[in-house]
Amino acid sequence: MAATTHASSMSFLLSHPQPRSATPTPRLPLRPAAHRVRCATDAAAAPAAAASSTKHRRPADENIREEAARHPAPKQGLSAWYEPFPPAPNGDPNERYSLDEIVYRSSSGGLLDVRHDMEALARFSGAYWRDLFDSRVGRTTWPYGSGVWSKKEFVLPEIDPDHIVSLFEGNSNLFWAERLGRDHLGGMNDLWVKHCGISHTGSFKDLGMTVLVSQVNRLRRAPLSRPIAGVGCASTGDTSAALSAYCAAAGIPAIVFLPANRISLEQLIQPIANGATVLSLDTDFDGCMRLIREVTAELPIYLANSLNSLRLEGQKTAAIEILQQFDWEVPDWVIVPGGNLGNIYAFYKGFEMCRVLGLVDRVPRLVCAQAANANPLYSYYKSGWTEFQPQVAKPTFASAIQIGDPVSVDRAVVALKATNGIVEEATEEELMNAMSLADRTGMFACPHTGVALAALFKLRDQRVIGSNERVVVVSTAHGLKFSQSKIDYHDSKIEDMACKYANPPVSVKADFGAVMDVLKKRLKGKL
Ligand SMILES: Cc1ncc(COP(=O)(O)O)c(C=O)c1O
Ligand SMILES: N[C@@H](CCOP(=O)(O)O)C(=O)O
Repeated sequence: MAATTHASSMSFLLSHPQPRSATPTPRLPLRPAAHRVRCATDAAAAPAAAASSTKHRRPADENIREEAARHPAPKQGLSAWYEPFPPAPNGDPNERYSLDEIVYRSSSGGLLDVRHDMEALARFSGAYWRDLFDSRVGRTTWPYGSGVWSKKEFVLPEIDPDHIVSLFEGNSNLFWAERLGRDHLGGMNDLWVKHCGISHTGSFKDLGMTVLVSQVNRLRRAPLSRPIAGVGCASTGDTSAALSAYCAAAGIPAIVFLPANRISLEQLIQPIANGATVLSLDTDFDGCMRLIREVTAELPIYLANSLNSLRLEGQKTAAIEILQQFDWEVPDWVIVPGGNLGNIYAFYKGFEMCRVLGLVDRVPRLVCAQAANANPLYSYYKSGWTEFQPQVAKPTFASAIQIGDPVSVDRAVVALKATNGIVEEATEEELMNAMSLADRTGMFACPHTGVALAALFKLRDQRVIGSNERVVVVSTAHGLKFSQSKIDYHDSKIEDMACKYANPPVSVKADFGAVMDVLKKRLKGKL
């Protein structure tokens, strides 16, 4: 198809944003057809173009980064910076920091948040952003093949694509939990599980880490050339896995502080395999967190925990992706397991940004689900948000959320208050049963997803959530990272737990008669 024919097509609009205002703006010159943002309508409308697509392939000796560099996106005047969170009532209203500064706390010691120039973003309509993001799904164009970077304008609008460190994360499955909803949750027909853990390192942390490590990469490279010796985090096992993988991909040293004997074997081997410096410390996660903060204040090691608000910019794209997967319809509820509490805020931020910019017209109600053994937010919520008490979190099968002093508690409160949200908790038995029941319906959930599912069971029992409401449960990690907990459960080895859905293997003699006996017993009434 000739380039001129495209001038009035959707792909032209997508490549060269049309401001919302009625004022005519000068048109930017068209790029060659193969290099414009391609969208589904191109392929459907132009089989001839599809047939000749090999003509547009990049030269054989060029990689996708180099191809992207040859065709820079048009400048849109978008920008982002750090601001205190929440804005301090008596603080400097002009306090803000460039994203190129190394700063994790405001001048008053509070949290920071990445703020976007919303006015600049709002020059484009909600429909424009929806179409642009939709046009990038399922492609390999650098860096938009990533579910995070396909929303680059909402994430780090100014970063050079060549500085991005991406493993094409995101674009995770939104799974229709048909049987679980219908058979076990009172006929729910619109229950979904967002499988954020079916990803590169097996948890949602990839979404934030691509952003953080990309920014570090930018800082380390010319012209900024900042002397960052490495990137460090405290972790319950998932942040460390993501940090190690992204740093390894970029050739940046990673340093991880892990609470000894409190993470799964699979999580422990991840940073080891990726070549990170792994410190196994005789303390809990909160102790590791205190230490990494002291160390990063002393050494040129960049802090990768979600205290660093850059991480949340990537994590918020999971919310945008959910809206996109529902063709921009808003679910009624989203249930998120909470530990250090950055993710619940990231979800809110993603939804709210889409509402403010007109991609959708409302936000869902959020539920933060905690393990009863590590429930500082739940206790705070139950106190009517009057008294926050950090605690020493007790061991839980949901080991990645064994956190007693969450750094993002204030962010979580903002997210929950703004969405008429709820905090629920789940005992060890409740979370393990919920996880195991979900597995019986075709999933292979992790215990943290079990916490979120247990919260859903409770809210359905209380009739807070109705059977026809559209609910998304966020699955935060891959179940394979937590197989020991499943082994213990199915072995009925857990003290004081009935392990209702245990399904141990049957040891049987390799003999036809013996095998038949077992099967007849098992399939009684069904043969
Ligand atoms: C698997 C898993 N689920 C949930 C969470 C909770 O996320 P957040 O710390 O952002 O609340 C974490 C980490 O804390 C995690 O690793
Ligand atoms: N579950 C996390 C705990 C740290 O959370 P972060 O989001 O602040 O990095 C982990 O896997 O380490």
